[in-house]
Amino acid sequence: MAVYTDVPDDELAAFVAEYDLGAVTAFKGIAEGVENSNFLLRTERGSYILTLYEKRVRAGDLPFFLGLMEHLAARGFACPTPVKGRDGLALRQLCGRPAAIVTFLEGLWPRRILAVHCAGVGEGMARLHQAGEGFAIRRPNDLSVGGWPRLLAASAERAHEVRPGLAEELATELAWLERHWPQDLPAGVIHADLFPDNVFFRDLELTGVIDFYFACNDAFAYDIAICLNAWCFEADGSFNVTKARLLLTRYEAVRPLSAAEYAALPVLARGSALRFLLTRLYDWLNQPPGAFVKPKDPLEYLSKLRFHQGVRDVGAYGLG
Ligand SMILES: Nc1ncnc2c1ncn2[C@@H]1O[C@H](COP(=O)(O)OP(=O)(O)O)[C@@H](O)[C@H]1O
Ligand SMILES: N[C@@H](CCOP(=O)(O)O)C(=O)O
Repeated sequence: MAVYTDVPDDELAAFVAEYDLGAVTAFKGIAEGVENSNFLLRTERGSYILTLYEKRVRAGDLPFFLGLMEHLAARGFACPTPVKGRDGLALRQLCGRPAAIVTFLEGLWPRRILAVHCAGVGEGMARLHQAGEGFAIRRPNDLSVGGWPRLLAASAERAHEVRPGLAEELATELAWLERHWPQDLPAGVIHADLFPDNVFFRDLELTGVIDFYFACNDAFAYDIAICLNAWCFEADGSFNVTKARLLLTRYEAVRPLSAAEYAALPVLARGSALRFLLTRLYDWLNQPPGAFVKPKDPLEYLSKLRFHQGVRDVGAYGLG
C-alpha cells in the first residue's frame, strides 16, 4: 500500500469544498502503488481518486502529467481525467503536498497475466503513443541513461546488503549501456511505467490506463522494452516468447516499427531492466518509517537484466 501522508477529516472536508462534488461519503487509503499517496474518495457526485504527490514527483512536472491525461482523454484514449475545482484549477495543496482529484477508472488490473493481456497492452500502448501526438508540453526522461549514474551512486554503498557484488555488476552494466544506448529512434510521449498494475481490463478487454506520473518524451521503443520486462516474464523467471510475440505484433498492427527500433530492443530492454532495478534498490534500502508501503523486489530485475544480456536480436522476443 502506498499511503505516506494521513489526511485528517477537517482538512479533507475543506479541500473537497473547493469542488462541485458535494459532501464526502467515503474515504480510504488504497492498498496498492508505491510512489504517491492514493485514496478512494466517494462523494455525493460519484467515485474519484485523490492523490497526494510524494517524493519522486516534482511539483513542476504536475502540469505535464495532468495536462497529458486531459490531452489523451480528449483524443479518445481511456485514462483518468483531472477534476477541476470551482476556480478552474485541478492542482492544489493538501497536507503540505501537491494534490489532485482524478476521475475513477472502471476495471481491474490483471493479477495473473495471460497472453491475451499482453496482446491488449501491445495494442493499447501503440494507441497511447498515437494519442500523445500534438501534446504541447515536453518533459525529458530523467530516469533514462543520463539519470542512472546518480541513481546508482545513491545506493552503491549499501547495495551489498541486497546482494554481494551488486554495485560492481550494475556499474559494469551502466558503462556498457552508456556506450551502446541508441539515439534518434522515433520518439514522442511515452507512459514509462506501463506495468500490469497500471493497466485495467474487463472481460479480457483493456478498459484504460492509469498512473502517468513517469510519463515523458522518449523513444517509443523504450516503452515497448519496459513492457517486455513487466509483462512477459513468468513467476519462475523464464521469458514467455508467446506473450512477447503477441505484445509486439499487436503493437505493430497499430504503429509499425522501423528496422532501427527492432535492432535497438535488446539494448533498451537491458536499460529498462536497470532503470527499475535501480529505483527498486533505492526504495528497498530507504523505506520511510511509518509509511504504509510494500517495496518491490530489486533482484527480480537483476534476473531480467541478465536474460537480456544474453539476447542477440529480436528473435529472442518471438520475431524475425
Ligand atoms: N483513476 C483511477 N481509477 C481507479 N483506480 C485507481 C485510479 N488511480 C489509482 N487507482 C488505484 O490506486 C492504485 C495505485 O495507483 P497508482 O497511480 O499506481 O499509484 P502510485 O503512483 O503510487 O504507484 C491502483 O493500483 C488502483 O487500484
Ligand atoms: N512500476 C514500478 C514502480 C512504480 O510503481 P507503480 O505502482 O506506480 O507502478 C516497479 O515495478 O518498480
